[in-house]
Amino acid sequence: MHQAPILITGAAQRIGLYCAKALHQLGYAVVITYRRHRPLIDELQASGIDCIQADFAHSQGVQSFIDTLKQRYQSLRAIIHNASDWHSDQDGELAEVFDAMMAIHAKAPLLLNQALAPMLNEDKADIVHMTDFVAQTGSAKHMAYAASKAALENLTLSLARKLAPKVKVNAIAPALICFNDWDDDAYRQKTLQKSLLGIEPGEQEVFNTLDWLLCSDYVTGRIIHLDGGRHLNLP
Ligand SMILES: NC(=O)C1=CN([C@@H]2O[C@H](COP(=O)(O)OP(=O)(O)OC[C@H]3O[C@@H](n4cnc5c(N)ncnc54)[C@H](OP(=O)(O)O)[C@@H]3O)[C@@H](O)[C@H]2O)C=CC1
Ligand SMILES: Nc1nc2c(c(=O)[nH]1)N=C([C@H](O)[C@@H](O)CO)CN2
Repeated sequence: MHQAPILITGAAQRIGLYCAKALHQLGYAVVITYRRHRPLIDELQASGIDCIQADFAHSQGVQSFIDTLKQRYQSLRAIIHNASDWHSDQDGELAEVFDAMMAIHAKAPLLLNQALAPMLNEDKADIVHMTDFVAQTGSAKHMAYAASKAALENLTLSLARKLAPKVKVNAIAPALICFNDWDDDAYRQKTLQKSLLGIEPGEQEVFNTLDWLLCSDYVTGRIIHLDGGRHLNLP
């Protein structure tokens, strides 16, 4: 009898990859999606983490992934919506940036949840949305991104109501977790100063919260903020 896997979208790097490996290490069956193939994918597949190529930018790509997943599995333990593109409003025509942000952060999670929720038929079942601190505050330079993460936060509330008591639905809303390689020192210093704790916590911070949510019997419809007290670091 195959163990129902945990699905993590966009988990071929950084936070998603850390969580996929850590959950697999704990003994969970894990399925990840990746958009761009790299040698790591072959290593992950060989280690027992099932890797499925998927681009969620358009509905056809979402449906293609759903069809592939349903051919391979009958049930799921959890769905972690991690896949994300972090575009500023200047990264092209604003209308196109808006459509792209809403597609990956709101429309794809909604369509995936609608299609895959019936597979969440284990005693414990979870959906976790990766949102963002700026969903609550807005962002002058990432308006479309922030709005799309706010939409995902609202979907968390709706799905928690719709899928209870079978499925818990929660969100993790990080501020800085891990910098990107291209972030320069000036950006890093400015960003670190935005929180009270002033650190770059790293991917483990998200995994600890994810593990806690998966083990919980009584948390649903909640947005768990991981932000070093940034909400109190007022001018
Ligand atoms: N890192 C941080 O400090 C913070 C992260 N977050 C959130 O946490 C989550 C993880 O962050 P992080 O690890 O930095 O994420 P990344 O920016 O590293 O992106 C994760 C993955 O998303 C995949 N992806 C992007 N667009 C698509 C698409 N159209 N279809 C399918 N997959 C796609 C990429 O796949 P590929 O590489 O294969 O193209 C990428 O590997 C995200 O939701 C992010 O918004 C929130 C606040 C802070
Ligand atoms: N998909 C992504 N979303 C976000 C990222 C990222 O690297 N990929 N990074 C951030 C920043 O860390 C921000 O929280 C602090 O500058 C936000 N979202």
